[in-house]
Amino acid sequence: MTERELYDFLTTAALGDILVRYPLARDFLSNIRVREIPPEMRLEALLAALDDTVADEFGLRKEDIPYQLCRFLLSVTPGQAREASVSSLTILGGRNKSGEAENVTLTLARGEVAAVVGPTGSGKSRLLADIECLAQRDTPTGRQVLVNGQEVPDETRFDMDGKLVAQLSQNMNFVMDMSVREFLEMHARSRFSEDVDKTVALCMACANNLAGEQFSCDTKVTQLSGGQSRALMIADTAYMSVSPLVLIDEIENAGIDRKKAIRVLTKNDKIVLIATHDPLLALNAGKRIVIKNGGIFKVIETTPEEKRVLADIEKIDDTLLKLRTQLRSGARITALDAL
Ligand SMILES: Nc1ncnc2c1ncn2[C@@H]1O[C@H](COP(=O)(O)OP(=O)(O)OP(=O)(O)O)[C@@H](O)[C@H]1O
Repeated sequence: MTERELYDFLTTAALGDILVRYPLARDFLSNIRVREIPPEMRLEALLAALDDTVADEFGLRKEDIPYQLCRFLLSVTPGQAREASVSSLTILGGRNKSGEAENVTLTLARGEVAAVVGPTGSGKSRLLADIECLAQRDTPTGRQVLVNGQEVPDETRFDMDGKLVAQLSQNMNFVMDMSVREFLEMHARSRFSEDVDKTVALCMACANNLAGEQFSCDTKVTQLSGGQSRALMIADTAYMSVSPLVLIDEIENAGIDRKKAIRVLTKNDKIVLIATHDPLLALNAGKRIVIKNGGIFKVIETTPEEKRVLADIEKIDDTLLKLRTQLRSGARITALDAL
């Protein structure tokens, strides 16, 4: 639907029909304190009854509200189209902490996973932050990030809806006191999922598969443990986010199954960057970006030999996992080969 067609629909249809096609219109209206939405009424009549001071409070003119609603609804729908339009991400080097040039041009294609490695404080999170804000030589590193080999216009950089980049950071703080089901349903609806119940069920199954301790749909999001909320956000990103770029800062402390998490996050052909100190995650990636003194020092492709080493690391990791499970359940440890 074009902007004109949507505007015409919003200004002529009954509110009940608008809400069926665009459930997020209710969120927009409740933001300007409209709680009662009679289904037979038209938008114009609803707004006529709105107290003038409310429109003033939000810096809106009443007559502009249908247009603002139209812009809002359009801004939350084009994500799908944008997702399909991203085929590569390019990082053009800036300078390290000493001001020396990075001399690097790194391109990642869809479906690629890159690990960002380096000592503590070297600048791994800074690189992810540069990508998150699609830096245009305007951050402390002077890096530039291109999408499909092109500069990114400001309206894409600062567009909060249908964002290009999804970031999973170390702290997942939920501010709203809603149940896991309500949280997932809200996301599924805002992404115009065709089958909300199915999407919610998929996310739940995925989150519980990743989390150590199972949780139900009725659990309040504020009551989830750190690992459970991380698992929920990973499932949400994997199944609902339209962002084609996923940035993950230190998944290792999350108490979840890291191998499975990477598998679900990469299944949709996204570009994934993971800042990590974990050998298992670093060697799982196809490339690793080595950061030193704030700059990209090297980009290394993972070799078949390293993949063979990875198989040994996975065995060690499995042993550690079993050991952890036994210790958690209060067991005594006698010998490693008994695990
Ligand atoms: N090229 C740069 N120029 C200037 N400052 C930088 C540069 N790179 C990183 N920094 C700064 O250095 C500090 C440490 O960087 P950052 O937090 O990214 O490290 P890190 O590798 O993620 O550390 P950790 O492993 O402890 O999480 C930050 O304040 C960051 O902004």
